[in-house]
Amino acid sequence: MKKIVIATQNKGKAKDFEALLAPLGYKVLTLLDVAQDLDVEETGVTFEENAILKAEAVSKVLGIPVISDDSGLEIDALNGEPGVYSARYAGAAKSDSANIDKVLEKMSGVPENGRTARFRCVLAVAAPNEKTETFSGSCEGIILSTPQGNNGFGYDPIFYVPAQSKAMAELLPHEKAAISHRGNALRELQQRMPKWLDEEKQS
Ligand SMILES: O=P(O)(O)OP(=O)(O)OP(=O)(O)OC[C@H]1O[C@@H](n2cnc3c(O)ncnc32)[C@H](O)[C@@H]1O
Ligand SMILES: [Mg+2]
Repeated sequence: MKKIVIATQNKGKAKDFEALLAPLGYKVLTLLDVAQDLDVEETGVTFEENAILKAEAVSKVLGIPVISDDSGLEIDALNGEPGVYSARYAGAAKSDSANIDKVLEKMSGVPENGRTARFRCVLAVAAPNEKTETFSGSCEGIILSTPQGNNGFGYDPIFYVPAQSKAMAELLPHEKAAISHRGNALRELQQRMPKWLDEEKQS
């Protein structure tokens, strides 16, 4: 089976990538499998910058091609917050439930028609001696006022997807993969697969 390293420490993202890549014949490995202590500081102010930072740093250390994912939630009523700070919105501990509580508190009193939001994902693909490429995807939704569902991770329980009439956390992994920002970015990558990555999977 072909192996691909995703430069992430996030178990929720790892599950999303498994749902997306297992059907294509890839075994997904993450930093949790190959380099537990490799933590890249996210000093960028855009998803693109952070995705490139993570992919290039990890590819350099491991000496192999990797895909990184920088993603987050943009809420219109909060001027795009939490955005690139989504993971650490309620503090460095990166607690999903504390992040959700902070969003719900800031959104209290905002009527349904003002609760529009989107998830964004930028994937960066880096390899030794190759030009790094990025691919992006988004997914539109509405911020719920109470969490719903137990699947997924992060803000999934408060992100209602009108197209599915369900919260993201109520979707099965393959259902999320079909409509998510991460799925859309990966489909963009498949459309414009860098030649060197396509060749890599033969080995
Ligand atoms: O940097 P890595 O190690 O990949 O893991 P991370 O969790 O820090 O990842 P990011 O820096 O890209 O921050 C993304 C945050 O945005 C949120 N997020 C991204 N994709 C999501 C999804 O599919 N569902 C719910 N929340 C998501 C969630 O809070 C993530 O922690
Ligand atoms: Mg991060």
